[in-house]
Formats: sequence, structure tokens, C-alpha cells
Amino acid sequence: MTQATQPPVRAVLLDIEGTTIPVSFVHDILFPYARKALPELLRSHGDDPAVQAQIAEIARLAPGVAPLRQLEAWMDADAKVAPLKALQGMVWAQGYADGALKATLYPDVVPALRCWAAAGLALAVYSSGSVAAQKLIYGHTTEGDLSSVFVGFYDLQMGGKRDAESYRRIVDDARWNAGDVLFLSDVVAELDAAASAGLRTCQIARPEDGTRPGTTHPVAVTLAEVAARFGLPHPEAV
Ligand SMILES: CSCCC(=O)C(=O)COP(=O)(O)O
Ligand SMILES: [Mg+2]
Repeated sequence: MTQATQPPVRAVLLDIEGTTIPVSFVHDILFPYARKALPELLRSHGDDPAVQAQIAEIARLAPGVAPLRQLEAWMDADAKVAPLKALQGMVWAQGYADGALKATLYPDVVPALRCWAAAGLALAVYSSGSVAAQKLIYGHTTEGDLSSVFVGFYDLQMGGKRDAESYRRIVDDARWNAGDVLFLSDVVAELDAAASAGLRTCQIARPEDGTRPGTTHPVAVTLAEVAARFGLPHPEAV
């Protein structure tokens, strides 16, 4: 089916890093902040049940390895592992609360998200960052609190982003039809998985991040271009 003969997009599922928020913000600001703050979190909040639950999960995944050592290994590898992502979210909460962290989105993102939500599209997030971290990042942007534009937030509890089953779970949870959903990501393997689950896909290839456009999914450099390609309300037209 060509775009013209496909049913209208009713929902947009969005990755964060490299899609709505620069890779540089995540890697140069968020990750170093967490790397510095995690040892203190483990030391001073090690008896907090929420922290203990993540330490138990680290022990399950990496038996016999000291939790901090394992977290550092995962951070070195940029591993998308749920206990690391949960603990990073906990330390970022403090950074957002005291103003040390504020998210800068790509300039085309806020107009598009506001326009699409106002037009009745259902918007949801799917990121390796924990749901708590997602709500923090969109709740503390340089353009204010954007979290209310989203009807859903999904993380690794749904499964890995390169696994088609994760997208089926999200679509079921949101009570969407897969063919009505457009998934946006910079990572081709994630788009492949979403397409296998029947979602429509578009790669966001941000030149400033050096994203290499693939050849197997439609490609756009901004969300305004996504709007034009998929017949969504255009942020500059409202
Ligand atoms: C929720 S903001 C931090 C994002 C993060 O921790 C990460 O690993 C990026 O993952 P994504 O799935 O958004 O590429
Ligand atoms: Mg990404």
C-alpha cells in the first residue's frame, strides 16, 4: 500500500534519544550525572525498598558481582537493562528537582507534539529509560512541562525495543490497532521490530546526531517532515 491508500495514522509512538531529544543531552549530561550520583544513592538509600528491589534484580542478572561494579559495566556498554534504567531515573529525579537538569528537545519537537495532541492523535513514549525517567524528562524541558501531551509511557517492562513482541504488548495495552500506529525512532533495529508487529514506521535521522539513514523505512529529519509524509496535522499550518 502507498501512503495515500493507507488508513490514517491515529497514534504515534515515540522513542526519546535521537528522536525527540538529542543524543548529546542523554550521553553528555544525563548519563554522566547518573554515573556520578549512583554510588551515593546506593550508599545512602541502600535500605530504601525501591533501591533494594533493583539491587536484587542486579544480583539475579549478575550473580556474585558487586552492584556498583555491575552498574558501571552496564553504563560503559550503554546497556539497556531495567535495573540500571530504574536507578538512573531515581538519581535524575533529584537533578530535575534542584534545577541541575533541564531537557532540551530538538526545536521541531514541541510544536509537532502540541499540534498532534491538539488534533486528537494519541501520543505515547517508548524508551529504554524508565517510565519515571520519561515523565521527568518531559516534565522538565526548557519549554515547560510537556508530559500532558502523552496518553501513555512504556519502558523495558514491555520488553526490549528490538523485540517485535514488545510492540504487540504496547498496542494491546493501549487498545490500539497496530496498523493505525506510527512508530518513530532513530534506530533501524527498533523500526524493524515495530514493523514486524504491524506498526507503521519512520526513521528520524537527525543530521546533528550523525544518524545514518537506513534504506528499509521511510526517513525524515524532523517531525514536521513526518507530518508531511504521513498526512498528519502540520505544526506550521496551525
Ligand atoms: C528517559 S530519558 C533517558 C533515556 C535513556 O536512559 C536511554 O537509554 C535512551 O533510550 P531510548 O530508548 O530513548 O533510545
Ligand atoms: Mg533512540
